[in-house]
Amino acid sequence: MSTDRALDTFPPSREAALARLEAFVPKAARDYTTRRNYDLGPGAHDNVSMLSAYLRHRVLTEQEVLDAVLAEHSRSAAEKFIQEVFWRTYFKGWLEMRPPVWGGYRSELAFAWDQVQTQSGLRRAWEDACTGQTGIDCFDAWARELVETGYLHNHARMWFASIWIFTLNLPWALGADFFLRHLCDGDPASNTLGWRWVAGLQTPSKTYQARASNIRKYTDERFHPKWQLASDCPPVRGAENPPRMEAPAGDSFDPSKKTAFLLHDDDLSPGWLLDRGLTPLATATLDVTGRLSILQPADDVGAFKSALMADCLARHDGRLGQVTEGMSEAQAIADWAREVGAEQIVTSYAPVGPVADLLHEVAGLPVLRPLRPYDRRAWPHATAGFFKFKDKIPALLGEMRGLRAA
Ligand SMILES: Cc1cc2nc3c(=O)[nH]c(=O)nc-3n(C[C@H](O)[C@H](O)[C@H](O)COP(=O)(O)OP(=O)(O)OC[C@H]3O[C@@H](n4cnc5c(N)ncnc54)[C@H](O)[C@@H]3O)c2cc1C
Repeated sequence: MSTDRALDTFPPSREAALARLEAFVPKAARDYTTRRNYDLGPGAHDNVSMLSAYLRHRVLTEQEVLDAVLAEHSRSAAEKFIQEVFWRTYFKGWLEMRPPVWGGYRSELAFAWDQVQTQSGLRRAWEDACTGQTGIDCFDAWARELVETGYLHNHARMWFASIWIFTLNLPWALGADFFLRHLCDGDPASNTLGWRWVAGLQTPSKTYQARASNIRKYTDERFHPKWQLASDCPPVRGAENPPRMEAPAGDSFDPSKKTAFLLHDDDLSPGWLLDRGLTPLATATLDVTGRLSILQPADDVGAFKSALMADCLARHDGRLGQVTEGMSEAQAIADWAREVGAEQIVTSYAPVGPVADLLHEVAGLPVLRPLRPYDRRAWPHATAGFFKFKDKIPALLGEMRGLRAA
């Protein structure tokens, strides 16, 4: 596996992200609406934006992407693309209000991993799926594309997950883990909930069936797995969705207090805090790659995240105080913050996932997590399904413009 291919797919810098956004904006309306569902294969994904790896790490923010698109197109012309961007926001908000679903996935994964280690048939089937040796051509090609490039088209993710669960009869959590270990955009909310949706856990009793004719059409006839796919896709059994909690409001911070700042890969655009008067005595960067999975994530994923972090530090050089890199333990973070003489730790709010898990373990000093206004406004609307959330998009876009004008 070559590290270069994923870094070629997603050059790890904000400059590259902005260039990709600029190149995509003219295609965000009619072209995207008519062509977005086609998976044309590795190196040919120019019918979609391929911005997810940057959005996921907030090298670009949703607001920046929406602003750029709306500067060139009307809301109705770019409606499909705008909705897709809001799917990310919706999934984050949904999980934020139901954090036990993340813990449930982790437990499910630990259980499935235990089974892989003790059942040789399952282990072989899991290895064949991860290495693209199942004999189902499309599936095998997607497994290889994912490992080699760190990316899969949305439709391929849906087909892949469906075949993994219903044709290969593999535990869904192992599939979600395979994605998280290899995707450059691997995201606790979009990935966990995407897999749960295919499995019939997210929208109870509604599963996603991969059909040979649909794959043939939307891969431009590159694949046609006739008679190879399960025709029966009964929902996977699992716990009911937990009751909904309040959406977080985020913390405020006192910029006059001595502050240690934590920079993490859920938000690599810290300018919004620096512009609010945050002047850190010192900054530590977090490295939670090891917490993504029970197994070792792909080298590409680690390399991509480190390079984005280095790019972020370079962009904010001179504004972060003395920088310590790569902290991954709560005790070390608390010790470091005390040593630099901080009265408080400030960090951009980390949504449910490995960074938030680590931050919850930090004790001894207050850890303040300001939440971006975009998230604070949107997340509370993720109360039910996306279709209800979607109705709020015009109002959210209006508020976004208001925020900009303020
Ligand atoms: C099983 C499964 C697992 C997934 N895992 C992830 C993941 O780990 N990380 C991740 O970022 N996305 C995930 N997705 C969502 C989606 O597939 C990717 O965001 C999208 O394919 C990224 O490619 P793009 O940037 O070219 O998308 P585009 O089609 O150009 O869409 C524009 C943006 O909208 C957002 N978006 C589009 N579709 C979705 C969606 N279904 N859910 C949430 N946001 C969306 C992304 O931010 C994307 O960059 C998953 C979907 C499925 C079905």
